[in-house]
Order: sequence, then C-alpha cells, then structure tokens
Amino acid sequence: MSRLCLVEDDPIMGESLADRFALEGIEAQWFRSAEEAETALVTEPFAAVVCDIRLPGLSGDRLFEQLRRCRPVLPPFIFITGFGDLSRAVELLKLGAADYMTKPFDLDRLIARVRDIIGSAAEHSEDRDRLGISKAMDRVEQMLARIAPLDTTVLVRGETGTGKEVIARRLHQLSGREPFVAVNCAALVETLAESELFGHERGAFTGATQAHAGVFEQANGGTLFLDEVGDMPLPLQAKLLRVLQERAVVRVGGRAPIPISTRVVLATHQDLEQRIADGRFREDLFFRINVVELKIPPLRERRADIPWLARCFLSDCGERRGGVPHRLAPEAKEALCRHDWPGNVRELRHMIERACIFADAEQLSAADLFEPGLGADALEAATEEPDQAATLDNYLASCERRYIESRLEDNAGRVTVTAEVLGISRKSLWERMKRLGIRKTPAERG
Ligand SMILES: Nc1ncnc2c1ncn2[C@@H]1O[C@H](COP(=O)(O)OP(=O)(O)OP(=O)(O)O)[C@@H](O)[C@H]1O
Repeated sequence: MSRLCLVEDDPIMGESLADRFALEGIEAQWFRSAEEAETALVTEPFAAVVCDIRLPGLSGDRLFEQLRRCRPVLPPFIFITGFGDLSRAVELLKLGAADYMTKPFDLDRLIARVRDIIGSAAEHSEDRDRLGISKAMDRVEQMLARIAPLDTTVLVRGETGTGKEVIARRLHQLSGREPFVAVNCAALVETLAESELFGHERGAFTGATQAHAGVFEQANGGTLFLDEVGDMPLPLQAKLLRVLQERAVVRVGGRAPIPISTRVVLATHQDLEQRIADGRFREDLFFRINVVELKIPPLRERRADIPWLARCFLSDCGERRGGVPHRLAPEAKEALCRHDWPGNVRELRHMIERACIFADAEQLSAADLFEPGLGADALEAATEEPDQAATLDNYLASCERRYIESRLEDNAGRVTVTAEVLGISRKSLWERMKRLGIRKTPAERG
C-alpha cells in the first residue's frame, strides 16, 4: 500500500503536483476538497497525505483534527502552508503531523520527504512479523522455520533482554502446537519446585490436599519454556535430566510415569560452560539440552535492528494511545544507533515507551530518549571533562551553545520553530545566538 492522498483546491498546483508524483512513480489520488478526501480517508488505506491547509469549506488542519478524533491510526500528514499559517503548522506538528512545507516550496524536497515516509511505512508493514532485519536475526528466523515442525529440545542463549522468550514464543507459534507454558526456573521456590515442574499426588506432603499436574503435564502437546535454566538448583537438574531422557514424569508421591509429548525450550543468559567448570551446572544435562542451540547476539552486535525495533515500539505505542506514532529526530536515531544497549532490546523498548509518555512533541529528540528533562547534548557537555581553566560562565555558555545548535539542526535551521521547541521567544533566541556566536546557515529559514 503506497498510494498517496493529495488534497489541494488550486487546480494548477494540484495538477502539477499530481503530474510530478506520477512522473516519480508515486500513485496519488487528488481531491479538490477536504470533504471529498475525508470520505476516502476513512474508507481507504493511504500511505501518506499531502494536504493544503487553506481549502474552501473544511480546512486541511480541521480535516486532520477531525480524523485524529475518530481514527486510531492515521497515515502521516504533510501540510502545505502559506507563510501566514506557520504557527498553525507548528501546532499541527505537535499534534502528530509528519511535516510541513511552506509555499513556495522545493518540489524535490517534497518528493524526497514523501518517498521517505512511504518507503519506511511500506518497509515497516512488510517486516512487522519479523524478529529483526539484521543478518543475525535472519539466520535465527531460518533456524526457527527449520526446527519448528520437529520436537527437538532447543536451548536459546543470549544476554539478558535479547529476546530469548520472544524467540521461544515464535518457535511455538510456528510449530502450530498448543499450549505454551512458561516457567522461570530462577523464581521457583526450592521446596515447591519439584511439584511445580512435575506435579504431585494428593497427600504427597503436608498441605497437598489435591493432586496437581506439573508444568510438563500442563504443556503436554505444546511447548514448555524453561527460562533461566542456568540458575536451576543441582538436585532439580538431575530430575529434569531424567524427565528429558525418559520423556515421562513421575509426580511427587506418585509411582506411575506419565508420558509427555512436550517440546521443551530452555533459555539462559548464564555462561553454562563456566557454570559446569564451577560445579554449578550438570555437564550431562548440558549435553542433553544442547541438541539445537540458538545464540541470540546482543543488540550492539546487530545494530541494523536498532532503528527497526525502535520503529516497531514507536508504532506499538502509537496504537496503544490511539494516535499517530511519535517519530525520531535524525539525531535521536543516530544516538540510538551509537548506544551500546547493555540491557539489549528490553532497554530499547523501555526507553522508547518512557519517551512516548513524557515527550511534549511528536518528534522525539535524543534528550527525550536518553535524559528526559535534559538535552542529550547538554548532558554530553555536562559529563565531558570540563576544561580546568574554564570559568563556570564559559562552561554553561558552551552547554547552551551546543544545545541550541542541536535543536536548530533538528528543525532545519528554522528559528521560529526552534524557539517554539525551546520554549523561548524568537527574539530571545536571536539574542542568544548572537551572544553565543551561532551563525545562520544559508539553508535556514524562518
Ligand atoms: N525481536 C524482538 N521484537 C520485538 N520485541 C522484542 C524482540 N526481542 C525482544 N523484545 C522485547 O524485549 C523485551 C525482552 O525480551 P525477552 O523477555 O524475550 O528477553 P530475554 O532474553 O528472555 O530476557 P531475560 O534474559 O531477562 O529473560 C520484551 O519486552 C520483548 O517484547
């Protein structure tokens, strides 16, 4: 789905835009009024909307606001504005519009922006079912497809937060089995662990007033996910080994073995070889569970997945809040790609979710992500070793300069928009730029 919705009442402008889109191979449907476009936008899918603000009847901005109220997810809106509509355009950005272009605008820039938006939307919708787009995750997906129909035991290894449970669930989904039962072995209470895993008969111990099926039985026919298996106490490891070998459980206090046909997926972030060397993990169990091993690389070793996962989480947040997903400013995307992610995908997910809740604007800056309330550049400057000879005033001025420069860069040098973002007047921003020696670049406007 890469069709564009163009809303423009001016016949010359509309025709030239429609022609240019056609020349560029972008399929566009042209509407002369917001009313006509509204009907199409509620019934048909569009990859993006290019919309004039001033239209006869319903205006472009009212159309956007109306649709926002009744549709949980809207295609990205790019507004075409006259100079007088600039402050309205800034408000629309805050409400979730993707961008705006001031007339007369550079058609090449508009085409590039539309391509950018349509391209990433298409790329994203195709990829939504994937685990990542890196080569490493490609290989994991290929392995999953191959082992899904078999009932082999699978060991998933990787640092904490790399997505081991996500992978176990994907394998389960691909296998077509039911049900999926997950147990965190590190959280098992030692005295109850055996009964939890293998079940117990009535009267097996004080308090066992009823017979209880353990997780192996509960997962019969499906998948049993044993997370943090590296942390399982040694006596329990011996019992687990027996169950895996015999493919049958004996409930605590019971005698008869109960056959089980459960695919067992185990996961750990522990260095099992080291734990074997330390006498904390059974070597025979290791060989038994290590039939198929899936190694999930840490996020810092598959950086291609970072912006892709970030987009997934942004769109999840957008769907949850029933609005247009937040976007990443280019510097925010770069900062994400540079970060080393010790907490892996979990850290990335939490960071994005927190930023979506607390950020004021629809476009997330690096500061929104890494240090809400304090600009990332200011933070960087503040954590840099200060020049010993610098006075406090010089040091603060350098933080202020870096922060303003980075916000100007985010907003393509537009002084009016940047002043809005910084929460100061345009005049005050000019004065600060002059005082701090920040020069306007030729590309700047506004
Ligand atoms: N490929 C992925 N796509 C989308 N979300 C992911 C992916 N990988 C991980 N996540 C998210 O990251 C978080 C951590 O994932 P998960 O619990 O599977 O990691 P884990 O390796 O099992 O962690 P731990 O070792 O701490 O148990 C979850 O919120 C999960 O939804």
